[in-house]
Amino acid sequence: MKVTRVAELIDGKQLAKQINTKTKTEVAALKEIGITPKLVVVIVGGDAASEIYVRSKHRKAEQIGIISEIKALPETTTQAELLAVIEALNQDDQVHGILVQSPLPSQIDELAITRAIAPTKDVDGFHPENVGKLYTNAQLDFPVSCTPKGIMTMLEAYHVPVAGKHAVIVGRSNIVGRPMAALLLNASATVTVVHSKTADMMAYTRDADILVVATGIAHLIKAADVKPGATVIDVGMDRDENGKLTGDVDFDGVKEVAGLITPVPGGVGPMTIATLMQQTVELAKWSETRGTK
Ligand SMILES: Nc1nc(=O)c2c([nH]1)NC[C@@H]1CN(c3ccc(C(=O)N[C@@H](CCC(=O)O)C(=O)O)cc3)C=[N+]21
Repeated sequence: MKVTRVAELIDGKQLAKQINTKTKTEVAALKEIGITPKLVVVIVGGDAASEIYVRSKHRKAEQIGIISEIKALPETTTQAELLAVIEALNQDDQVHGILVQSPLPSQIDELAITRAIAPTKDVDGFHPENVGKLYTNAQLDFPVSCTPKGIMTMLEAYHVPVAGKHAVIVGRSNIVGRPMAALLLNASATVTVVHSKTADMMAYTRDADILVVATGIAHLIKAADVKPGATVIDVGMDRDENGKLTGDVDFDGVKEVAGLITPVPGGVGPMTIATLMQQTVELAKWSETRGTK
């Protein structure tokens, strides 16, 4: 007899909605004491996907009561010009969070831009100072990359045990894989990071209690690559052959094996945005307690 198992869905959209409601309440309370959180998103050039993301961040911020400003710069912007824009935002006491949307045009050095953003306004958590705090498990207030931070919120909300569990991360990017590894290690998981040069990658994924996939390769992970009952988190934002949004995980196959699974869309994506909003508010609060608004 074939035993059928269907994973429980981790509903990122629903959880994001709950978090956004809470954030909205916090914004209202901050406004009472004269602080209005403000986020500035800088976008360079006209990448179509980026424009969609930036607009959805803007809409969400406005719903929550965060002041959101989009600075759209031309494709031909030089590195010096972008650095000057960032410096002005660093100096602006009204601005709490700065996000420079990636990808950037090729004449601009992304790392130089990341380093130029004041660490206290680095709402993406990409500045090396903030990455260093994350990797040393500093017990301080500092921003963390929103996608992995949102994933930790999901694991907690769904009561997924982390301490002592084997967490396997597929992908080693600065925005997802590496900060995800640090967060899971800080939460006492046993962490394995696999990537494009890993020999026999699926030998590791098959052993994962928690599997986080962030490769940009549509449907890389199949049912046979997943341990029965595992928690599977899909960070992919890929397009299938029909141009439809899909993930790095073969959802229809893997849901028969996993214990918990995130869908795409409606999983990690909305949580990234909810975390971005949450973190903008945190930056506003922290700036107040430092007295360096
Ligand atoms: N400096 C910077 N910070 C970022 O955080 C950043 C960035 N650059 N560049 C691009 C990526 C991508 N990203 C997404 C956020 C939310 C969804 C999202 O909400 N997705 C919806 C669906 C959206 C759709 O239907 O197209 C979902 O998964 O349900 C997707 C992608 C943030 N990024």
